[in-house]
Amino acid sequence: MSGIGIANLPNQRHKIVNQNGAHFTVMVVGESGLGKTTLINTLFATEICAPRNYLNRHAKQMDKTTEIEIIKAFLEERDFTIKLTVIDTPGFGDYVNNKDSWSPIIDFIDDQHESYMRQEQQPHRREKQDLRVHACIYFVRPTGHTLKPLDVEIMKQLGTRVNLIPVIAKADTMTPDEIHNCKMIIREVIAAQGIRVYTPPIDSEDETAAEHARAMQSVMPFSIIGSVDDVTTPDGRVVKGREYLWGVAEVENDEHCDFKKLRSLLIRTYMLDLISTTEEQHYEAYRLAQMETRKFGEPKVRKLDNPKFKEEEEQLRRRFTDQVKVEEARFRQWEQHLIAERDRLNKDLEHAHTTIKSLETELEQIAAYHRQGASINRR
Ligand SMILES: Nc1nc2c(ncn2[C@@H]2O[C@H](COP(=O)(O)OP(=O)(O)OP(=O)(O)O)[C@@H](O)[C@H]2O)c(=O)[nH]1
Repeated sequence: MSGIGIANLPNQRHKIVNQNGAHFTVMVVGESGLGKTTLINTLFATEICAPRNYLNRHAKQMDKTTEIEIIKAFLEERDFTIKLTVIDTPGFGDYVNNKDSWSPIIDFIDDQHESYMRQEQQPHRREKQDLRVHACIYFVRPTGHTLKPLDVEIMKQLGTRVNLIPVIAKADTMTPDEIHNCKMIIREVIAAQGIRVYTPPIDSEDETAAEHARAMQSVMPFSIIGSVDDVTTPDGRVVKGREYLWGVAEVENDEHCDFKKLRSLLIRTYMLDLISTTEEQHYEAYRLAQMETRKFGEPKVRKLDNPKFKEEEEQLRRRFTDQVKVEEARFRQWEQHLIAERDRLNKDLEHAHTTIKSLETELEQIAAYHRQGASINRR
């Protein structure tokens, strides 16, 4: 039999993806100022075709990203075209309540699964809008220290929902040894905390592919340098990179960072795997979880109806009532104190009044006495 069978699965997937005009969606997440937008621009500048009729821009503005932004482009690779969507998310880490700054990102991912599931339940489902995130690049600050609790928390949440790909941002700010140590530390934390990250599958049938997958796994988390600037190296090559007094940090140089490997993983070697694992694992997990908690076609539990939020709301209400009671008691005490003070002052006033009165009487008596004395003298 030709054309059917497990061995042809990758080719078949390739065909299905091609015929359906595949969508591939990448999301960038991480603390503010780590170079998420720059990485998107670098990917666009080094590989991705300029958008055709798409509404969106080629190069993103470098201002601080304050809301989730969706950038679209076409990616042409040999005989197939991919509609690429990149989702830039606001950096978090500079808010008082950091939880609020990243929950919209999680909600966005869930909402895309939800929207796709709802469309699948419709009678007409040929033209589905699909923004399910196939790869989520998570930026880690290049400190060389262990991951922050906030990173761990977010990565845990992301790892159960999407193919999570951690990267070390701004690799040009570290020496090769520091990068190596940083990778070891991150790998240890990921393992110890049970964070689910994407790992390229090892193909047992194809040794070259397996070797490639192992090589990819061994460099993860990828170290990244982002830049859209053309700079000249000391040996006269013009490259995308960042210029320093000591030389040039090159984006596409494997000795300097893993940008090329990341790009290859995303838009060459493992794109189909990222798409199919999203469909088969993450979307399926979402669908199953939702099917277990509600009837077919029933809308998603709104946040406010969600028992967890109800409980939070109830707690908040109780805290508010307690606070009001405390304030009221404080006010009553203060009122009592004021009344006592007023009474005391009134008494003082009365006392002063009586003293004045008696002094006045005394004065009048003295005056009368003097007048009497004067009239006797005149006589
Ligand atoms: N040294 C170095 N600087 C970088 C790199 N990538 C970006 N930057 C610089 O870091 C600053 C912030 O970059 P952005 O791309 O705006 O960062 P962001 O993560 O999108 O920031 P938010 O939108 O606030 O979340 C800019 O000045 C960039 O030029 C890098 O690889 N190395």
